[in-house]
Amino acid sequence: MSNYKIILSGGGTGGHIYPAIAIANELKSRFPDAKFLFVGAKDRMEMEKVPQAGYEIEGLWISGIQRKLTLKNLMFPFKVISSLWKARKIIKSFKPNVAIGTGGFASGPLLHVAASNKIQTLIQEQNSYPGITNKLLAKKANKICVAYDGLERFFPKDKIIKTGNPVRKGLLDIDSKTVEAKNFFNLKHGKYTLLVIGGSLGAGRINELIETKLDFLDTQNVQVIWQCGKLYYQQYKIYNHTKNIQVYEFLNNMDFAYAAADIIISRAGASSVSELCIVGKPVIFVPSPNVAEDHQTKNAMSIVNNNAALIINEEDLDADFENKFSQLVASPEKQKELGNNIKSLALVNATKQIADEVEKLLKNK
Ligand SMILES: CC(=O)N[C@H]1[C@@H](OP(=O)(O)OP(=O)(O)OC[C@H]2O[C@@H](n3ccc(=O)[nH]c3=O)[C@H](O)[C@@H]2O)O[C@H](CO)[C@@H](O)[C@@H]1O
Repeated sequence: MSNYKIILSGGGTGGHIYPAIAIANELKSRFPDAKFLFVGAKDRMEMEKVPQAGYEIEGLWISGIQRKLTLKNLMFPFKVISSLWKARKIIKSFKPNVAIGTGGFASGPLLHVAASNKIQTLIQEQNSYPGITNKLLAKKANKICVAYDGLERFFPKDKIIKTGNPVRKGLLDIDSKTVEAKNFFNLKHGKYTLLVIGGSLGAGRINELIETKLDFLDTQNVQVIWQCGKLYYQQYKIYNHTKNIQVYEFLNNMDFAYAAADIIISRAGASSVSELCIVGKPVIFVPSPNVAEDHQTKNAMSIVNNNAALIINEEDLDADFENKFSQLVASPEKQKELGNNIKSLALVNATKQIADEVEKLLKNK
């Protein structure tokens, strides 16, 4: 039998959505007759990105809980009840053989209901410090695929499999795409290209930095692809096409963006870090300090400690950025060293290994 029904849930940010899409794509290539359904949170970016990737999605009325007393928080119990009810309805009518959760609020009710109905479940945790949803789901899940060591502190040890983070297929062979990518972005061949990415939502502090360093970057003779995020686009689009700068709210072709780049400045979300290892180019990480347990700094340090990338913390940007950046641009040797070292840390088979584990669950092994 290969006409399996597979349900996937993960979202809120790209960091939970793209792993789910990568897993679905791999399973689709193995089981072309399988049926797929995604479940996300209404109004979040998965409702747009998942259909763009060619899959159906249903939305639950759910969001996270905040630390302060707000109207949104008071609604939280009602949202949980509503989303559990809808998740039950979806599971009953779709009748999946397996449920896969990649973190984010919607995967909580969906995977909880699936496990309660004795459906095999697999969760995938991208970070070295797990999100609350996966922590809650771990007890009932059949398998937990992780990307870092030490997660037995949070999850049952016998369920953990270290696979790395799933990465979309198109990002695996960017070396062959450089010329096509530079043409795609209308970039000058032979001129240095800086790619700035602020994670799937954009990063306010990185945007401020780039805005104040536009003249400096001009003196460095670089052309810039700057992904500022949907929230910030109205503020920064005035710089589009000034001083060799291109401003984007979101890059839909990350393979071309990575392929065109010579140097990359990035947040250190888990999927970004996994992708940057595969890409193998010199990176300056600016981790977000606003995430649980400062996990982006931990993600970045796992690379920096291997002499495989540079890091500048937000509070040091004003003092250190110009020096570190100009030294890196001036040293092809350093760029090569960082590029080679980061590439050696890549876990390129993650998606395949996770799909192998899903296959075992489907065949009930
Ligand atoms: C602020 C915040 O809460 N960040 C978290 C969020 O980050 P975030 O959602 O930014 O996630 P990641 O950095 O892990 O992944 C971003 C994904 O979006 C893609 N992308 C990004 C920009 C763009 O223009 N186009 C595009 O396609 C990247 O290629 C990548 O696949 O989830 C991660 C994974 O759980 C966490 O590690 C991060 O700490």
